[in-house]
Amino acid sequence: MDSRKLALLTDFYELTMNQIFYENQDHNQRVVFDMFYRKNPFNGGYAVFAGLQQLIEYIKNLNFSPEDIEYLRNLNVFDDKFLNYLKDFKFTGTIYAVPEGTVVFPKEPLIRIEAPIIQAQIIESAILNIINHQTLIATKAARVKWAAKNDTVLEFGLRRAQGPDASVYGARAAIIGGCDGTSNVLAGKKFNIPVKGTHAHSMVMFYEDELTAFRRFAKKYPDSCLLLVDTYNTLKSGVPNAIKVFKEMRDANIKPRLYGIRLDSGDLAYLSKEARKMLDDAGFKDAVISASSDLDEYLIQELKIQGAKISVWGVGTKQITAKDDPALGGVYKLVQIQNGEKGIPKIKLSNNPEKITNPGKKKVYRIYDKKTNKIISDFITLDNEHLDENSTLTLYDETHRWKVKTLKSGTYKLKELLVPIFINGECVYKTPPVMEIRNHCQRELNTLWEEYKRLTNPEVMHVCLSDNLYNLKEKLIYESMNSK
Ligand SMILES: Nc1ncnc2c1ncn2[C@@H]1O[C@H](COP(=O)(O)OP(=O)(O)OP(=O)(O)O)[C@@H](O)[C@H]1O
Ligand SMILES: O=P(O)(O)OC[C@H]1O[C@H](OP(=O)(O)OP(=O)(O)O)[C@H](O)[C@@H]1O
Ligand SMILES: O=C(O)c1cccnc1
Repeated sequence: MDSRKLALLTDFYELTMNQIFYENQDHNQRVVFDMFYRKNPFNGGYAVFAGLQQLIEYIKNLNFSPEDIEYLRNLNVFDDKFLNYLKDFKFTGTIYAVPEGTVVFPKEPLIRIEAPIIQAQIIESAILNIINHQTLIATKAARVKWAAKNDTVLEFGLRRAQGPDASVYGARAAIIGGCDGTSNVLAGKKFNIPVKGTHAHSMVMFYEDELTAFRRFAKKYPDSCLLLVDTYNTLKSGVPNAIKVFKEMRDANIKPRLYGIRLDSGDLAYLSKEARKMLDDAGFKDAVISASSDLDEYLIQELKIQGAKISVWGVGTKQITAKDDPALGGVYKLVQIQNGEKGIPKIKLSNNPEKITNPGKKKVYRIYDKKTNKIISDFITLDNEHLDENSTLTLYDETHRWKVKTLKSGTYKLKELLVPIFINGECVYKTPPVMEIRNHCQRELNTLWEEYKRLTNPEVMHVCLSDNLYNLKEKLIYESMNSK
């Protein structure tokens, strides 16, 4: 449990708005917000939702310390009444969210918050910070693992992540997305995830020669012995010296569990093929060839096409920083104001139709083909609607209403995506261990056809609106355009 106090991890405007809500006695007005994103990262066909556990910890610890209050007082913006109110602040609302590791798509609510406006507003910035980061890295890792197929992928990004938090939570997200282990020891301890590694060039350079360094490493770590062979000359000294050490181990009857080499520069396809031949000829057919050096999903796919003989991939900078698409654009939008039992749905208009929000308190159904267990579509309804697998379901494309798909009863299965996390301030959700979330993610990815997972121009998953939601949206757009 992370007990960091992050109450001030909020944008200043959340507090200035909240002071107004408080002063006008509006602060207890219940509202509903949705968190969602509009475009899949990396031009991909999906995202992997991650970060919920850190969001839960943030909400549980959400209170202002006396020092926080003093700091705010010294800004000379907040009055005593509001600051006194903040002293006893805690979250009493209800949150529904998608479980971590779930495959998700643009525009569907991933988190639904129902709370007094003052609470719902203050948590916006932290929710987006936490979820945008981890969801982005988990998605990147899922793509990398997809490209690597059945190979092992190790997360090596610590030294290039944007600071300690991004490295630790990034490693967590990378494991959720499919990485098999991380070099980040703090992440290993915090989340009980496998820590793995080889050795650096410095060790080879430190000893009088490469062979001595390899011998020392092999002697100490015979169970996991990947020797870095590119410090001087990969094929002329690195691989021959590694083979020499493996022969010495064989002669001494030492049977390593995992042994082999790591390539870290040069033409990884060519070098891996040559090294494979040399290892095989020396009788080390089960020696592993691992590689690192600016890898990402595209290069791994490319190296496989080139016939590279690599089965363990160390992936650092490009994954931990999501280098080709460094921010997920998740947003947090007000969708309803409660008026007693009745909800007043709210919509945000925009000249850009993509940015018009889906109004009202909603839920999301995932529709699976009963035979294949693959996702057919996601379906957003108003909260008071109920779908039934035993009736015919008609799916309309939101922008092209003529694109219709009819699902006969009995041919599809339904699952609600949003599950309760907090009910009236009480946490009702127990996060599974990270390795279980990773398994869940693998099962989730299996519910997607390959067409949605390919790296370029993937199929677009349909996220449909129920008729009631569609009609409400049209009505509100029409009313807003005519009144403002
Ligand atoms: N067969 C290949 N096909 C495509 N790209 C490759 C192949 N082999 C290596 N690369 C990539 O080419 C780039 C250059 O590799 P190279 O090892 O020559 O330089 P480097 O990594 O900067 O070297 P160093 O780590 O010693 O500084 C790296 O991004 C590497 O991942
Ligand atoms: O390339 P990445 O995907 O970020 O993987 C991590 C890199 O970190 C290490 O070397 P470092 O980058 O410190 O030095 P090097 O580039 O000289 O090998 C390692 O040898 C990898 O090359
Ligand atoms: O263990 C490794 O091989 C490793 C760890 C961090 C970065 N590069 C490589």
